[in-house]
Amino acid sequence: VLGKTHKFWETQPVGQFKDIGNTSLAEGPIEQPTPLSEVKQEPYNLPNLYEWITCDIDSEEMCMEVYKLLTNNYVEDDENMFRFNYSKEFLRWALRPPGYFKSWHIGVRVKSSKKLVAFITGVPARIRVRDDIVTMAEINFLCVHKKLRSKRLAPVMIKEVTRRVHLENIWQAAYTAGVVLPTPISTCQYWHRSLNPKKLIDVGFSRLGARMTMSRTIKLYKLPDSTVTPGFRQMELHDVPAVTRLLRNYLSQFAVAVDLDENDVEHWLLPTENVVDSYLVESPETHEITDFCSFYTLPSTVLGNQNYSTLKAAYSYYNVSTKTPLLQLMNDALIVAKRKDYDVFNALDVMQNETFLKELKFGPGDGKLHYYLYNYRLRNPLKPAELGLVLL
Ligand SMILES: CCCCCCCCCCCCCC(=O)CSCCNC(=O)CCNC(=O)[C@H](O)C(C)(C)COP(=O)(O)OP(=O)(O)OC[C@H]1O[C@@H](n2cnc3c(N)ncnc32)[C@H](O)[C@@H]1OP(=O)(O)O
Ligand SMILES: CN(C)Cc1n[nH]c2ccc(-c3ccc(F)cc3OCCn3ccnc3)cc12
Repeated sequence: VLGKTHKFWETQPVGQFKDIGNTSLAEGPIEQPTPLSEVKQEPYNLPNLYEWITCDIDSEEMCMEVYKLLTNNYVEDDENMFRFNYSKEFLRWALRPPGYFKSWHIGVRVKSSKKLVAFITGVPARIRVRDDIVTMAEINFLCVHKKLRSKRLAPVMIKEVTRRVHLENIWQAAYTAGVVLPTPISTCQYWHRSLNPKKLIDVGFSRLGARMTMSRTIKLYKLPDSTVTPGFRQMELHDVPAVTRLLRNYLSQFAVAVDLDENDVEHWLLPTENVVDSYLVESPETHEITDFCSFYTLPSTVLGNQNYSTLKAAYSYYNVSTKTPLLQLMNDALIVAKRKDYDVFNALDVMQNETFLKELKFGPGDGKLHYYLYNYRLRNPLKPAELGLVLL
């Protein structure tokens, strides 16, 4: 893969494979900002049949078009058995954080039919890289319709979102992908904890273990009906200041982490039905908030199964333990997810997650998730445990 040429990415201010190991290159921004008057004012050229459209995600009609494009053309697993099925309410949550720019929700449609055929988004985020707090764009939902693949549309989408981000005087970005590009700042492993093993085996997500019966497998993954930690409850609006303090302190230990203020915590972590769930431990004695855990809801469409059409998956988001052992806190998260009828609970080996994965019966997934920074060089890749950033 290192021998591969990257005709587009070799033109971009990102770590290049040829520079791996070259410790004489300084850490930090690769290119300096350009004066806003020198940023290209007009959109990049598209092939003749297509036009840019700024997607107003507040519009039910436009949100539905984006939802349908992603439902039919977004990320599939390596065996093409599942495809992410982000819900409309999830997309509105993901794309409208504090300070968001509508102009960073970019679509491409066919001039004649007005059909949406491609999409890419950015949202602003403050990301700390070691001691440097940088306002970046988090880039996500890059999607080209299956019928328009391998036509070099993606580089145009990426250049256009870069141009629009530059117009807001932002010069760095963060993104993740299942594919290897120049050059990952970290490569993470994802893990799955079965909650409904019978369905997971039926859809082909998991296989019955050797010398295992179905009833033995169901018993292996069984969870109690109720959580065990005293004071474990759903987060509420009045908890935002305490949760913000808890999270900021916890995330300060990681080399790269999101820098969340109270507005960000209210948006990203206050429970939203079918989108994000968050729980905390309030000490029954002192009423102090000592621990926090959260997961987001991202179903996958099951491709080609007679009995099931969708897999209900929870994805570990941000978790903090200061009093309750992380193992016990995450087991309570599993118990809640099971009670809410999730089929599987997924987690990356970022932050301190690898301390609980095996013990809570997570199994390793079949792929990796690579983390990237745009226009910011790190001298060496980070271990997943040095990352305090989860992208949706
Ligand atoms: C300062 C602000 C900066 C903001 C911008 C920051 C950067 C943001 C970067 C974006 C972050 C997105 C994060 C995100 O959304 C999360 S990763 C999920 C990406 N989406 C999917 O996988 C959905 C299904 N696949 C598709 O829709 C297409 O296959 C896509 C559109 C992926 C590529 O369409 P295609 O028809 O298959 O391919 P061509 O058009 O012919 O283009 C080929 C070129 O595209 C490069 N490519 C392929 N996949 C990529 C990927 N996932 N990231 C970046 N680059 C990717 C590839 O290496 C090649 O370049 P090279 O020749 O140099 O190797
Ligand atoms: C992060 N965000 C940018 C979406 C995204 N893009 N590319 C990806 C590649 C892997 C994962 C991922 C992350 C965590 C996890 F537990 C399982 C995952 O994928 C399983 C394989 N799969 C793909 C579709 N349906 C199932 C996410 C993504």
